[in-house]
Amino acid sequence: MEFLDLPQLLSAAGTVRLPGSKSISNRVLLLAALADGETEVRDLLASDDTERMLDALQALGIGVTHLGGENWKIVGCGGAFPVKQAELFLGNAGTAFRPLTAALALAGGDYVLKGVARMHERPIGDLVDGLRQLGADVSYLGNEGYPPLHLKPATIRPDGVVSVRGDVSSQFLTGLLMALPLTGQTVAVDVVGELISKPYIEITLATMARFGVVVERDGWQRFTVRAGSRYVSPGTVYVEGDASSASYFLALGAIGGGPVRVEGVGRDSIQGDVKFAEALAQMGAIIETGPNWMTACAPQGGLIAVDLDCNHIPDAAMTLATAALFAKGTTTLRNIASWRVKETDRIAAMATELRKIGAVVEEGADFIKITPSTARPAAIDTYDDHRMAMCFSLAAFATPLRINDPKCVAKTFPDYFERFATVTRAAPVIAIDGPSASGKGSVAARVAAALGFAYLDSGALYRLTALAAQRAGIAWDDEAGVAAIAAGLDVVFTGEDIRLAGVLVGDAIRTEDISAGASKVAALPAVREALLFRQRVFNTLPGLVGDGRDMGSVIFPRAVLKVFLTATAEARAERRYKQLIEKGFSANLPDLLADLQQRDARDSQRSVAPLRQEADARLLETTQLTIEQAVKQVLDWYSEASS
Ligand SMILES: Nc1ncnc2c1ncn2[C@@H]1O[C@H](COP(=O)(O)OP(=O)(O)O)[C@@H](O)[C@H]1O
Ligand SMILES: Nc1ccn([C@@H]2O[C@H](COP(=O)(O)OP(=O)(O)O)[C@@H](O)[C@H]2O)c(=O)n1
Repeated sequence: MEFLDLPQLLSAAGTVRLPGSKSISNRVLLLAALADGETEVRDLLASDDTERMLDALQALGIGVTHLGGENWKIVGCGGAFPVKQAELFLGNAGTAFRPLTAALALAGGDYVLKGVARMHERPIGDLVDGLRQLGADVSYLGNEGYPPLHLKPATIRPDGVVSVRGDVSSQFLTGLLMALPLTGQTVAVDVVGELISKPYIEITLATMARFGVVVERDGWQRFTVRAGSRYVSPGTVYVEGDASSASYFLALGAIGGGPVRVEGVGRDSIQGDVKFAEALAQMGAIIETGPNWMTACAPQGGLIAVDLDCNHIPDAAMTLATAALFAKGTTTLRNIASWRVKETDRIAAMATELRKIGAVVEEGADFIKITPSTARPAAIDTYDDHRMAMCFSLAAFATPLRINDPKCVAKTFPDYFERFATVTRAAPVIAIDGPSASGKGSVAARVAAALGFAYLDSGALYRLTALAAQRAGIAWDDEAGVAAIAAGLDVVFTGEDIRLAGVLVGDAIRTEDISAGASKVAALPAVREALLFRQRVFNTLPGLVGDGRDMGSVIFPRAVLKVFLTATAEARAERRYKQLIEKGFSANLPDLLADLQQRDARDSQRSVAPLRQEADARLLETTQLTIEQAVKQVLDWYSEASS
């Protein structure tokens, strides 16, 4: 599985131009397709969900032209799709599946609508019931109440009143409303039960109005579309930035100092999720808004917990769940039952993953309560849910972490993590790589002490792996066996002490035998992979100095400073000799030199993470330098690099 390792974050500031709103994009595409005339759609979101919609429209015979960038031309069909028979695959795109179901059920053709397995677990019965009341012929191809669906031509009953449940997903009402002009009749929709996610209905009504259909409404209870309503292209439509996507960046500003500014949505937005900014303000964040921008800064003294009804911001509220990790007290998010029928059961997923990083979480049918506690690194599963991945990026302010399957963000925000990187600053790393006995450990430990940073002796992990394998009777060339040992290393570093399974092993891992073993197991790709995350979790505040062979190239490629520390083989052998004698070990200089040259060769020639000076690493040749001089040089370079 692919993953992305995030270091602990230090701060956030900057500006992000948001991608187009998913909700608006797919509504605009469908209405442009149903309208009379051509529509130029600008700033359309480029994502999986919109691709599914564009593909479906093309399959239905709609003229779809990419004009370059985020701009598209849609040639409307005036309410009659040219293709009367089709099988459509809509992935996990709820914003494509529901409205297309409604429109196609009333379109007089023969259509099959399918999605991914999760889509077939997301209820659609209430929408189908509503369509059947109009006379539509809709049948379930799998489980009753769920996709896939078969839609057949049917006679639509005139002048009806349709009842639809409003308390499961507002997308059913949205789908019905957008399709009603296709009946040519006056139809009223009565909402049964308390309508959830009302702001999404506002988006629907505003988008329909943009295409010339005004829905009469009686509060949130009854909506009427009059006979003769027809969609007409408004010419050019600009899609607003995505307000749900804005939530991550505003939260970054609120947690990481700020100011973080988002552009593309603001005070004048038609999206309900802009109200997320108010929720964040209740947590203490300093929010400013303009017509199409917003900024967030962290309050002095930090965020405070809130107890909030989130019905009006169901998607953006997920962002509050991870922001709660940084708020004093217990945050309660209520009235979020719809989370359970989204891309995944988001209440359960959120609770499970928050607990992994140490939070105390209580979940109920329609609420979640989060109390922060000491954070610990973990690998976060994302459940093929873009919002899980984006929400948990915030948790990196508490701890380094791994996001599994980060590309699931493509559903709504394909370059989320690139943008995230441009507005966040991570805990700094100084990477010191070089051959054996060049002085990496001595220099790295002193630099770390001078800066108050943590120190990672990555070689010790390979030495510990070699020792643990030897003790377990596993040969050093048994890749799978040694990798399993590496993955399960029970090691605790406390100051200078290193304990393996509770036993002090500081000296045991420094013997020449284990040195040779370390360099052998280090050549095995599966072993390096198993030790990757274990090293990256050292990337915490206030900073880290790591020494080894691949600190700058593989483990911490974004290190603020990369140093390649070396000395002649003779000087290094002599240093090692003195070191061993001082420790009371016996040693022989020619043997040491030969050993060291052999190890240099093995480390440099291996296929994975070979020992070499990377293009972006500074060379520090120490044959003629004292340790103090080498330390001073690294500190000077660091202050230069970080200023
Ligand atoms: N610039 C230097 N001049 C002289 N001796 C050094 C220098 N750097 C390190 N040493 C000594 O060399 C030995 C090996 O250094 P160490 O830090 O363990 O190297 P590495 O981590 O690269 O294997 C230690 O005894 C250390 O005190
Ligand atoms: N980042 C690292 C660190 C060590 N190693 C391997 O682990 C062995 C022991 O590392 P070390 O840093 O303790 O070795 P010395 O430089 O102290 O001799 C090296 O010979 C390398 O083969 C590695 O491959 N990658």
